[in-house]
Amino acid sequence: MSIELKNVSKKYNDKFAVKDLNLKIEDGKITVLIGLSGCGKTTTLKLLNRLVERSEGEIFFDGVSIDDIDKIQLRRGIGYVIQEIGLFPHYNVFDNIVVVPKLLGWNKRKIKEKVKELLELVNLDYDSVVNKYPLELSGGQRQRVGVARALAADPKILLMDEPFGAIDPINREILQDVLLDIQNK
Ligand SMILES: Nc1ncnc2c1ncn2[C@@H]1O[C@H](COP(=O)(O)OP(=O)(O)OP(=O)(O)O)[C@@H](O)[C@H]1O
Repeated sequence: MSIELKNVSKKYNDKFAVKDLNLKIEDGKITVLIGLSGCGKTTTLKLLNRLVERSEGEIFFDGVSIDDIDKIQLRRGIGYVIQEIGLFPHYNVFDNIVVVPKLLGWNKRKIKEKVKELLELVNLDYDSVVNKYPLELSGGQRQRVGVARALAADPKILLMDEPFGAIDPINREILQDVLLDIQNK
């Protein structure tokens, strides 16, 4: 799915967090936003899943204006992975991953197959982790579960906000390779 931002701005209390951003992201591409702390990277991602509403400009998904897409449908079609937080602490791994598929009314067999497929994709052993709670996992394992959850409903778009920032360099590199693998698949 392609994404286009045209002259997009976001102001908080009259101060620009994002100013006049023009960006075209083609279908199937990995695009990376790089910039100094506070330059508006997180805000830009949140503008795309409408956790934040823009002040000016236009955003299109496959040429369709974001205003013409139902907010809930939009969010369900976009995976979102953030640093550290994000998993529900009182849900085990299985229940964390299946939140959206359950909302979408998938049947139990399809859901279980999906969880198996996703955990395999992020190199986690189903039987060892599926009943564990986030606190019982290592940081790297938690981030993998976060990626698996973001991919659970087969989203066309995956937004990642420094998802591996808090992970040691060795695991970070492994996870980056996992992601490229996922992208290829
Ligand atoms: N909810 C908010 N209310 C007011 N100002 C905000 C809010 N969220 C972000 N800002 C401001 O908007 C600007 C951009 O913030 P943003 O989080 O998008 O930056 P970033 O590039 O992701 O930074 P970092 O790399 O440090 O995560 C900053 O000046 C920040 O203080």
